[in-house]
Amino acid sequence: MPKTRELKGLYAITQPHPAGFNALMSQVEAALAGGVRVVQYRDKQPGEARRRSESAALLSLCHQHDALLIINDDAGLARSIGADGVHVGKQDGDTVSVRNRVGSDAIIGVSCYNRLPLAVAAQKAGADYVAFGRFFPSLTKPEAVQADINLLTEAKQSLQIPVVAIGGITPENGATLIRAGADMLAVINGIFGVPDITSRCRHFSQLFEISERPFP
Ligand SMILES: Cc1ncc(COP(=O)(O)OP(=O)(O)O)c(N)n1
Ligand SMILES: Cc1ncsc1CCOP(=O)(O)O
Ligand SMILES: [Mg+2]
Repeated sequence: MPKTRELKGLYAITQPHPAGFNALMSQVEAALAGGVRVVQYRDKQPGEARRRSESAALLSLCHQHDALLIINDDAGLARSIGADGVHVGKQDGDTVSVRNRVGSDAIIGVSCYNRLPLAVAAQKAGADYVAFGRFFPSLTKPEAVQADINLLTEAKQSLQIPVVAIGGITPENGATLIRAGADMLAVINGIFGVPDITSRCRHFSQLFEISERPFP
């Protein structure tokens, strides 16, 4: 099955764990047990060899759970470990160059902030999904530009590729984003900042099941 067919559901984005990488692996395992479908390795700290070994370990863990691993920012790292894909923003290179680096099978996700024209261009250039947000105040990236929820509905009407929502998402506000058109919810603090990660992810995952039920 093409990897892009799997781009739906809960998308967990990692952050470095203060207790070290083993603690992060345990957190990701708990998230996968709760139904996470896609994991993104997001680590902006220096250390090429460390980032390579950590992302390779996460790739193996994700595949044990039939989930995908996407690498943030770094197409070279994604390619070198054979990750499922890469996520790029406005500072991480244009989509065509990234495609040339990662090859035709890899997933490319592109940040489009609050701008639909960026998403239309990204789709045309070969992106496999686009991301909008932040939609709510974010503890992880408070400076991120704010997007209006209606943008998700407009995006679903204009695009053929999946649409991801990001920024301050919780189980309480996530359903609104899915109803507006989000195919995936990308979450950092709402997953990795809580004590019971598996329960939290189950709660998030149920939002997608509810939205798929036919209207009674
Ligand atoms: C799924 C997803 N959406 C958006 C982002 C943000 O990407 P970017 O704008 O490049 O910012 P950084 O994450 O690199 O700080 C993302 N990483 N993932
Ligand atoms: C990377 C990024 N880009 C826009 S908001 C954000 C952070 C999302 O993290 P959180 O789910 O903790 O708000
Ligand atoms: Mg980036």
